[in-house]
Amino acid sequence: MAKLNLAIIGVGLIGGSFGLALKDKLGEDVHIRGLCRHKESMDAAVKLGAVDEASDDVAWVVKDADLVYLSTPVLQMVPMVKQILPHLKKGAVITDAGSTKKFLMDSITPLLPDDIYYISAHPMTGKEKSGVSAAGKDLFLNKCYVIIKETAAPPDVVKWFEDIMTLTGANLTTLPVAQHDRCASIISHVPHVAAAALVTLLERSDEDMKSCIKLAGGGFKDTTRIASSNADMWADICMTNADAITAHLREVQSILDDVIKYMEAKDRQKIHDYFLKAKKRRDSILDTAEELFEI
Ligand SMILES: NC(=O)C1=CN([C@@H]2O[C@H](COP(=O)(O)OP(=O)(O)OC[C@H]3O[C@@H](n4cnc5c(N)ncnc54)[C@H](O)[C@@H]3O)[C@@H](O)[C@H]2O)C=CC1
Ligand SMILES: O=C(O)C(=O)Cc1ccc(O)cc1
Repeated sequence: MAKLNLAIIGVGLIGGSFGLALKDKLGEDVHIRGLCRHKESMDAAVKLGAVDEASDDVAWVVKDADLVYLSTPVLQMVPMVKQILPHLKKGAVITDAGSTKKFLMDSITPLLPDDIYYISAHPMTGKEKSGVSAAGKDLFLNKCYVIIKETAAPPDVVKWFEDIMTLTGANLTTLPVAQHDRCASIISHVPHVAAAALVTLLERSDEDMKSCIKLAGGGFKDTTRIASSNADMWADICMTNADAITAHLREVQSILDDVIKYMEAKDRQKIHDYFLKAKKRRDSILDTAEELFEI
């Protein structure tokens, strides 16, 4: 592979981890410029080795880039594409790590000239911490990285892109954009909304919060870890995949309504079946895909 010029727009957890992973594999064969808004973030990104150089000058960061990696919150991405387009060289590829895909694809595709390619993708890995200080070169290792089927990029460009993404150690997979958003809603977006609801219950109930927290065992910690995630990022995800997320939340609401009814009717068998069915399903998922639960 010829020397790669990479531009990372938003050098936080995901952008920083992508930079670290590529630097680790390619060394001097990759040159990475990062766009950061503040001097402290520029210094941190360079010091941690996530980028070779950092700046707040959009044109300078992207002008030589073969690949532009967008890793800001989702709603910042479309304005960012508008800003970078006039400065990109012919043949440059834009990708994004955003957690929702159809909104981005529908918004970005019509903006592009014929000689700039967009390949939409989503790393299914991360954590509740944000910022470059939480980044690591192994974040993508053995994790799923979805590449969205719909792209106007020619096959040789897609192959070049996939070769680069493979360097992260991720398992590449493809999905149509609409299916991606529905699946991501079930497996990631709704669990984040639900985790926040469990924490909100602590505030809403009349009980003394401190007395409740004293009792917290592993269960509360396990089910609410992701409620510590970045609010900015999750607000954007909910704004850009609202149809799927609201439909699935209504489904959760109806599941919970059923459980409430079983309890009000003192129907122990139905309650038992509810837990048993869920246990069997989760155990069988664990048996077939244990590594998927190691985020
Ligand atoms: N955190 C996670 O677990 C995952 C996040 N994603 C997606 O990746 C993207 C990035 O998420 P994280 O890295 O977790 O967030 P982060 O908060 O760690 O990093 C985002 C970075 O973008 C910068 N930024 C924001 N707006 C900017 C702008 N207008 N110009 C320049 N820089 C800007 C922020 O200062 C920050 O450094 C989001 O779109 C998110 O949906 C995807 C998979 C997992
Ligand atoms: O922290 C966790 O367990 C996550 O679920 C991380 C995550 C957050 C957002 C994504 O789009 C993908 C993965």
